[in-house]
Amino acid sequence: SSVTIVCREGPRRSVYEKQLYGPMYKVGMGRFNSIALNSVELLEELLRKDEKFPSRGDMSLWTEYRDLRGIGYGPFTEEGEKWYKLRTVLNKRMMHPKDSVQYGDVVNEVVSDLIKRIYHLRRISPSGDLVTNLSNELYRFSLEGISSILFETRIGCLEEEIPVETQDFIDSIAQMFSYSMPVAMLPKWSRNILPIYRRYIAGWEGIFKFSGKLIDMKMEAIQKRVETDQEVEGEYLTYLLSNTKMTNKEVYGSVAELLLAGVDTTSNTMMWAMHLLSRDPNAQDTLYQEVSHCIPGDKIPSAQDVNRMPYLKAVIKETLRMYPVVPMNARIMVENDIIIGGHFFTKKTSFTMCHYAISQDEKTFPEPSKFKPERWLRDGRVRPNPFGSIPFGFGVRGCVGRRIAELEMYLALSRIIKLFEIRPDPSIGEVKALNRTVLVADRQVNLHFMERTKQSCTLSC
Ligand code: HEM
Repeated sequence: SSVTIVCREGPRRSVYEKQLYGPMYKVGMGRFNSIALNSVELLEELLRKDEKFPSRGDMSLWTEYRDLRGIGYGPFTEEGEKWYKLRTVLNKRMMHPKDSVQYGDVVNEVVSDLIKRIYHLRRISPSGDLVTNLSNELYRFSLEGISSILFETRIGCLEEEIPVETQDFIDSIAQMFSYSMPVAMLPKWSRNILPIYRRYIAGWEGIFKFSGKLIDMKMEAIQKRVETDQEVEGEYLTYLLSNTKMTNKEVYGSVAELLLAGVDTTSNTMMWAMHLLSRDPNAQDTLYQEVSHCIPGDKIPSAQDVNRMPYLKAVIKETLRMYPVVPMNARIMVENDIIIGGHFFTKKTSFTMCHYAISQDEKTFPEPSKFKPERWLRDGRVRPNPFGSIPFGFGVRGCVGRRIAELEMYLALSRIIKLFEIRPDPSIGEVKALNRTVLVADRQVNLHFMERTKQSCTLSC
């Protein structure tokens, strides 16, 4: 058979695997076995056969803690009919492009703080224009952005001194993620002996303590307004708490998962976009021209303005093609046996989708290692196969935060490019991608932010 057994590692590995084994092969790590699908055709075939309630597979690592504490499941951990009902509620005010418009002002406030912070960091750098460890700064930006939407309150990630409770929360997220891998690998009997499991659980405790407190505060505020017959208005959390039948327990579960999914993904994509732009002055200038043409003077771009900036959108699309921040994803057929690529697979078979390798395929994307945002412009050219790059996943189980993530990235990037010309820091050498569930840089990325002199745009306005 064409099915071969191999082990998996970093993102480029899947490119070599395809050369060695073809587009379909078996991958394995311990008791986790899966069928890797590594061509756009097989990917499309699988996703077109998505079940009514698609599943990515075993989430027991996350559900165990929720069961232990009686916390509800969120969009990541819930399955089947219950998951579907939950998504129906969560999708509202999130999934439609026009939904994201209502978060424009909230996001812009956070972008303003990011820009202040960039000015501050440049000022204190030896050259007067360098921002070091960009990923860390963008992490703070993304956490502040998603928190301000979900909790409807600012948590101070972009302040010079991060508030103690917020810092504990940031540390708890890091702790939960860093201990989740060893916890998944080690046998259950070791949990009482080794400190690893305790630390993993402590991470979750910190996450839910912080988010629970903010949710409770919002609940109290809503209650007060209801008691005094005042209208209850707000953004996402108010909607969940007051316009849906969700219990507080369910809201705790969902908000924490939305938050965890929305931080590293958005921040790393922004980091890769800025890294790519810094190395491509022509693309950066095209973007600058577009932004200055659409956003004259000191005007702050709004969510609606973004629709007049196709190149900005293309920059993010191309970034996510070259660095799909979720480089691999999975599906498990829960209900039925399935035939893929002419092979028969029984139900419960796990499939790994090799997005990174697929979006580097030169048949779909000529010159795949070149940063070419123009491939995505709708100016009459033939558009690539839509399954060639699907960074937000597919179908009903696709990313719920896509519109918010895009809004955050568009609003931040357009303003940054308008103010600064970004240039690489040659001293860091060649930046490579590492697969840590999300694609991260293999080193600290620094960039020079050269303040632009006020000049008129050369585009015919
Ligand atoms: C650049 C940013 C982002 C990228 C590339 C991204 C990508 C993805 C991908 C590939 C999936 C899996 C989809 C599938 O299996 O078909 C996913 C799921 C998910 N994402 Fe995102 N994401 C991003 C930002 C966000 C944000 C900001 C949020 C929160 C508001 C979020 C919340 C979620 C949730 C909750 C799921 C699970 C959905 C479910 O299982 O029903 N993501 N995302």
